[in-house]
Amino acid sequence: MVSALFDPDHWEPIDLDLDDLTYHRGTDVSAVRIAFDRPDVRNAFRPETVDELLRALEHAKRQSDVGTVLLTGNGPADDGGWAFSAGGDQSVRSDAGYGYDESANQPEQGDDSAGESGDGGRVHILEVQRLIRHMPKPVVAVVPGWAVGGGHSLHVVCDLTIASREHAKFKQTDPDVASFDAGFGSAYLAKQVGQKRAREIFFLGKTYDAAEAAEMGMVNAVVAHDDLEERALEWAETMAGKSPTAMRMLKYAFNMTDDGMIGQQVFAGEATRLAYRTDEAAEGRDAFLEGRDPDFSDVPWRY
Ligand SMILES: CC(C)(COP(=O)(O)OP(=O)(O)OC[C@H]1O[C@@H](n2cnc3c(N)ncnc32)[C@H](O)[C@@H]1OP(=O)(O)O)[C@@H](O)C(=O)NCCC(=O)NCCSC(=O)c1cc(O)c2ccccc2c1O
Repeated sequence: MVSALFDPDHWEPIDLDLDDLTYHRGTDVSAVRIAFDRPDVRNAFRPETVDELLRALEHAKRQSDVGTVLLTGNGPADDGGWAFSAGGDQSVRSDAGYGYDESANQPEQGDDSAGESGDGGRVHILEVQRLIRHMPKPVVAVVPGWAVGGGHSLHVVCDLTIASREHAKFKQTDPDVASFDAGFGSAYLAKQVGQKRAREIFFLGKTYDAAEAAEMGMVNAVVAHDDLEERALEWAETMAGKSPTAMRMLKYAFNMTDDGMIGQQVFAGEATRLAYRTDEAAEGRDAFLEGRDPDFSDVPWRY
């Protein structure tokens, strides 16, 4: 069984040789489902998990017929507990970051698909955050249980969050374990819930249920646990029916005001792609290839 909430009728597996995640593609909806699969440690992520997440997200990004990414956590654990993710696996944390299992095969240097050893410690969950942020399609955090520490930050960086009424719990333990996501996990959180609330979440480390998280503005919908994935799939279907170009431009437009020059660059790249579709762009390219001056005389100066 993949997860108690997983409906095999809606999904087929994608084989990326994953151990810490499961990865599926919708059979009737143009979505993928990426799920943490370490329920017995509340879906905490180790470097191998993060490498796999980077591979799965990059794969999802490149599927031009996939409109939505659902990110979730499989469960329940043997003790009945549910989790989206409890963040970085503290059992492999060293003074250099999070370490690979040295008894297992190490990824080879320069092997982008597998990651790099990072000299004994990595914090590359931040690369996952950036990939989600720049993913040219919506990413939905589907939260069936704990979203804690770096797991909390992941839900913050997703475009939408849908949460289990009964089991979702949100908590920031970073300062308890002497860690700090001083990037997206705190800054975007403050944009979502306001400065006072964001400081409360980090400084007091309280636990919030799904209804409280929704009231604060960091959760979009609270759903009965058993209906969680079905509702997430409905959202994916709704979004799949919309214009891919409009959705991509809107996501990057929402990002842009907070993302500085990088936000401008990402948005501008998509504007360039749109401009490449015009006769004007074709004339510029063709004139160069034919060794002549371009003739833009027919192109109107639009207003
Ligand atoms: C998540 C909990 C609140 C759940 O509590 P609960 O009582 O339901 O369950 P248990 O505590 O009994 O846990 C069951 C089982 O799971 C193990 N486990 C849970 N979380 C982790 C974890 N993060 N790492 C390793 N193992 C974990 C736990 O030990 C139990 O195992 P047993 O063998 O004893 O059965 C509660 O578990 C909890 O508070 N967990 C810790 C949450 C936490 O502090 N996470 C790390 C925050 S820091 C972080 O995530 C982080 C990562 C990065 O890579 C960063 C990079 C750059 C900047 C910042 C980063 C960052 O902050």
